[in-house]
Amino acid sequence: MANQSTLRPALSSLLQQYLELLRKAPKYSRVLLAAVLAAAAGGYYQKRRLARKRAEERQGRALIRRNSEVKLNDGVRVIYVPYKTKNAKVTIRPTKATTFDAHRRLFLEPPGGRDFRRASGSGGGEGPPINTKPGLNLAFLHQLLSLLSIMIPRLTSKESFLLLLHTIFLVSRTYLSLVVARLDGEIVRDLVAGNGKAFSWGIVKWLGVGGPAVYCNAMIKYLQAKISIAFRTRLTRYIHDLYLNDNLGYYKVQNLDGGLVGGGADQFITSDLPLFCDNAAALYSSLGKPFLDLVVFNYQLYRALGGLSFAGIMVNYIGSAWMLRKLSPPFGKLAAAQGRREGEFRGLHSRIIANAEEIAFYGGADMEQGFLDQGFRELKHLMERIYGMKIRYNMLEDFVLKYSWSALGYLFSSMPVFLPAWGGLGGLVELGSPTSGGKEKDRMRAFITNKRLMLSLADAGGRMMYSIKDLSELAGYTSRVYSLVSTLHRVHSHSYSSPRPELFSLADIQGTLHYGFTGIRLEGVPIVVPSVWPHGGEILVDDVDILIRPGDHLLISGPNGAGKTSVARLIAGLWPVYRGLISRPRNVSNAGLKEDPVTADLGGIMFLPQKPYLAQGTLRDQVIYPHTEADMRAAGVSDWDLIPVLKAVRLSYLPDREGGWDTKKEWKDVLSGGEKQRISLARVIYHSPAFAVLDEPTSAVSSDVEGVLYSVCKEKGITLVTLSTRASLKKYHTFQLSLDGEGGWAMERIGGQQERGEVERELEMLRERVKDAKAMRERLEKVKAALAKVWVEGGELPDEEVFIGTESYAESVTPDFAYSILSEAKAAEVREGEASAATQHQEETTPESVETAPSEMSASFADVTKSQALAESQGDVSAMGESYADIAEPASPEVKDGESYDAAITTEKDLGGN
Ligand SMILES: Nc1ncnc2c1ncn2[C@@H]1O[C@H](COP(=O)(O)OP(=O)(O)OP(=O)(O)O)[C@@H](O)[C@H]1O
Repeated sequence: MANQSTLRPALSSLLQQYLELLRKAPKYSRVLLAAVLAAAAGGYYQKRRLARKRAEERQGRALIRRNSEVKLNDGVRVIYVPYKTKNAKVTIRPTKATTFDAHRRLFLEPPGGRDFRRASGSGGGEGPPINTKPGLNLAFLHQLLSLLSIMIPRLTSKESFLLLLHTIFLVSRTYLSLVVARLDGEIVRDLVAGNGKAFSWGIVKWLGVGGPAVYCNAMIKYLQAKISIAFRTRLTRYIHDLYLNDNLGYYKVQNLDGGLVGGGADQFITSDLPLFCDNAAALYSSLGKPFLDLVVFNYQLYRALGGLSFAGIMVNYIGSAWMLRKLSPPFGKLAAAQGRREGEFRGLHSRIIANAEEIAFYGGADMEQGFLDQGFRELKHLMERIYGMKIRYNMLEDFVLKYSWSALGYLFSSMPVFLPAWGGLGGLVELGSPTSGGKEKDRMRAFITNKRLMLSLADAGGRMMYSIKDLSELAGYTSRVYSLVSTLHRVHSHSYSSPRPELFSLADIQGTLHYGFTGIRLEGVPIVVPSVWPHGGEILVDDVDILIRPGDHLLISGPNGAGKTSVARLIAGLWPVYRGLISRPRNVSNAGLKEDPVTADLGGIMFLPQKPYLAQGTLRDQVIYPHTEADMRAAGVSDWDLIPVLKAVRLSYLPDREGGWDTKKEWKDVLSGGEKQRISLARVIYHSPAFAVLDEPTSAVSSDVEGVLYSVCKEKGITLVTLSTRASLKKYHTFQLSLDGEGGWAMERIGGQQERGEVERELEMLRERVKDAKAMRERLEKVKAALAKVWVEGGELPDEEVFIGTESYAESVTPDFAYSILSEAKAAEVREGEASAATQHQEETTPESVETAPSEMSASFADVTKSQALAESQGDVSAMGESYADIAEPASPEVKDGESYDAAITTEKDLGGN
């Protein structure tokens, strides 16, 4: 402290002396000093650079991390990006939950929103933002300020610094414009006066001003672009944090909220957002600079031309602004409408890209082209309308701003000459000039200076007027971006309220999704297909009760559209739980990986959607999705460990075929349907979650691989929930939830009391039906013999006794009757064979065997249905999906006895011929 107190006065007196010296020093020596200092700083920097380069050459270039990412506990990501000879460290901080909370009010409670909701009957509290027409109004101001609070979060943020720098350059340019205007006047005066020396010095000064002016202009443009990028970065990160988080905003915004009109979120984020940022950044310079110019130049003109001219200029300004504002088309509304149409047109193209193969198979190019043409036609009409309106407006604007303003400018500049008493400083000069020659020179100088000021003023005023249009367009983009952010906020905070909500609407959610259960449980949960807010959803299945404990493998079956996937959507939290209770585990990861943050995040449940999804990235990324390579390494897994995973799904050839784990391709086009499905299953094996919900996981996989996959998953300790229409998958599960497609459901243990009872009932029925099989077989023999005689030309008539029971002998000997007898006899024979097989199976199937080896038990169940087994071997999915009732149906004669069936067909044909 003592040192400081003695040092401080000494230092400050030294500084004082130095500044005094500097003040006294002539101008040129100050410039020289500045140049010397700049040269010294430059030289030092250059020396350091060369030294570093030489050291690098000596030691060899240091190892550079090409692309690495570190995830910190609080969600902060640190990325090292190679930059020149170093690694630049980029830190990306997620938006804090408290920031979202603080902003929610701005985006969900706009001014007037409460009144609007009251009027529309949607109640108070938080709700959807009002649908204000985009334009220059209070709502625009609120929207812009709300977005600015995201774009410039603090006074000390980088964006504030950029804006400050930008302001300094804008002020410098205005100052330089003033200098240029004066210099212009002086040069012309010296030229008219024939003063060569002063004229030459004027030219030198002119060139001297040119350097800084050029630098200023370039910096203004550069900083404007930097500000736009900085705004975009802030907004994009903020939106991404709201869009892609555990609340599943990306799913709900499209499927439940429906608040984004005109294009999906992609259009808003990739197209409207940059336009908004560009316009917002440009607005600062297009409004700020002319405003500053107006103030400074007006003051100068007021001094030079007097109060009358100044008043005239003001009236001119206000009048022009009023007229242009009145006659200006609604550019804001038009910009928003154009953004919407662009979004819809882009959406049509995205659909074609996403479904190119399917469209190609159907040859649907014409149909798609029709949609595209219509989409483009609508966009074109709107653009033509906008440009049509712009032509008229531009003509008016040009005439007012260029011609009428310059005419008035001449008038005002002439004031000191014709009305010197009203002409300000110029008038005084006019009145005081002694000689007529001097008077003309001064007039010339003053006129040139004033003209330049007027031109600059007109330019500034023009830019202000043009910025009315820019401002209107900005209002359009602002409303689009604001509606995106407010929709995301609404989804994020689930802000749906209404005094009289529709049944099963988003404001009528009374169920609970509970985390922290050792299993999956649904209690009294109706399966409701939600509608987009504010409409109510439709009930699909009545209150369902399910309990899945670890190790209880569940098959959810039912016809298409019965609601199988909907059950998964409810468990995954994609759809709201309108009533009842859903419990699921929290952070349960399986023994497969030491630490798996992904399955832990998912609450220990991994969902495999029906349509395999292949991510962008390397082959490795496909297997470990949604892990990144860094996650995989952090979990202690190497590429070698992935080989057994691929082997389990019979894809071990892939790394060699595709050129290694790091190969990047458009995998959705490269892999076959079955390969895609097996990659999905590889993900389950890799992550080994405690529970896996698989939606039609093996529909494109051969049945041998299917069995292996299920046993590998079970070995890994994964409890499986399969959603499928295929009854053949029953053998891998312990429970079955059957949805009947009409709102009903039944839960049963596979091989349990109920199912055994059903099989016994069916066997009894079969026994009844095959009782008379022996008699029928004898009758068949007789009929065969009798018919053999009939078909021989000139042969005997069959014995009458063969056709006992028919109305008349003659009538009975018809092809139809003969064939029916034949078929019935064959069917009886078939049924007899089936009944004996079923009996044999029932003897094998005991409750113990079911409990100890469910898969074997179910396999033998599958044998019961011989027709079913045959259908399976032929890949007949629909036959496989049939229920046990099928075993009561007679198998096709072709199956049981191909020869006799052929014979029967031949007979029928022949009889028909006769
Ligand atoms: N987002 C949605 N909006 C409206 N209806 C939907 C939505 N998603 C599903 N549905 C409807 O809900 C019903 C059940 O769909 P779900 O996908 O659960 O059927 P599924 O039993 O899995 O059928 P599949 O066997 O064909 O896969 C279907 O009628 C479907 O049209």
